[in-house]
Amino acid sequence: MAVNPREDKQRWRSQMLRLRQTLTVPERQYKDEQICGILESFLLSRSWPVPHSIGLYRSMRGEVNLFSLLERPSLAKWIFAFPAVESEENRQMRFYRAAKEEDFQTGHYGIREPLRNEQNAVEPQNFALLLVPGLAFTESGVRLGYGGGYYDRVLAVLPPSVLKIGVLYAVQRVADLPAEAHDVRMDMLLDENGVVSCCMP
Ligand SMILES: Nc1nc2c(c(=O)[nH]1)N(C=O)[C@@H](CNc1ccc(C(=O)N[C@@H](CCC(=O)O)C(=O)O)cc1)CN2
Ligand SMILES: Nc1ncnc2c1ncn2[C@@H]1O[C@H](COP(=O)(O)OP(=O)(O)OP(=O)(O)O)[C@@H](O)[C@H]1O
Repeated sequence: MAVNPREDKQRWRSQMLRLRQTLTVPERQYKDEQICGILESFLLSRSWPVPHSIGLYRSMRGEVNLFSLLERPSLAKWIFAFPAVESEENRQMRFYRAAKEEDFQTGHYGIREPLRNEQNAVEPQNFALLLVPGLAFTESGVRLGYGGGYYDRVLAVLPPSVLKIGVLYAVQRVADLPAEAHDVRMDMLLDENGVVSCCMP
């Protein structure tokens, strides 16, 4: 019998949330440092379109924490932008530039969000790359989020020039996920073992 992808996604979400929580805090912190190091080397190994801006996120519910990237002197010329939920009703988020803890406040869903200052707004179309959190990813780049569709809406309007990188711990890699027509695939995946291109089957 065909399974409804929505219900199937709900089952996957609770399973993958539980699986991620099996990593202890020290295990996660260790992996976060590894992942930040891999990302730093990756950023330094390529030439990127100007401005050097990157869409990041503040981690929640045990997501990979990339915040220490902002302190790396080698990345001083990069602009870091973070999502803020603009409308829970329309599931819209916007990105704002932020550089230090004081540039954030606790916002929707208890997430640390950048202060909304119009001068600091960055359009995702201008990112060199967007780092996308998720609950699970497949090697072909299919992503499972929390079900809000916030990232899906941003991903839908990105030009191909913006590199989309799914960020995960290796335990979040799965062979298959239920996908819907609106799901946009990642170009690459980043975890504690490295950064790899997604194969397009
Ligand atoms: N770090 C981080 N920031 C992010 C996201 C993310 O995935 N990670 N988002 C990417 O989307 C947005 C927030 N998305 C969220 C979507 C749903 C829920 C949530 O708690 N959902 C409830 C169900 C509520 C409902 O259906 O209305 C739940 O899971 O219990 C939280 C955050 C913006 N910021
Ligand atoms: N580009 C889009 N435009 C309008 N609605 C969309 C778009 N993409 C997804 N949606 C809607 O958003 C809802 C949630 O989608 P989905 O279950 O794929 O979320 P998700 O990827 O897990 O969540 P998130 O992106 O917030 O992490 C669905 O009802 C879907 O129809």
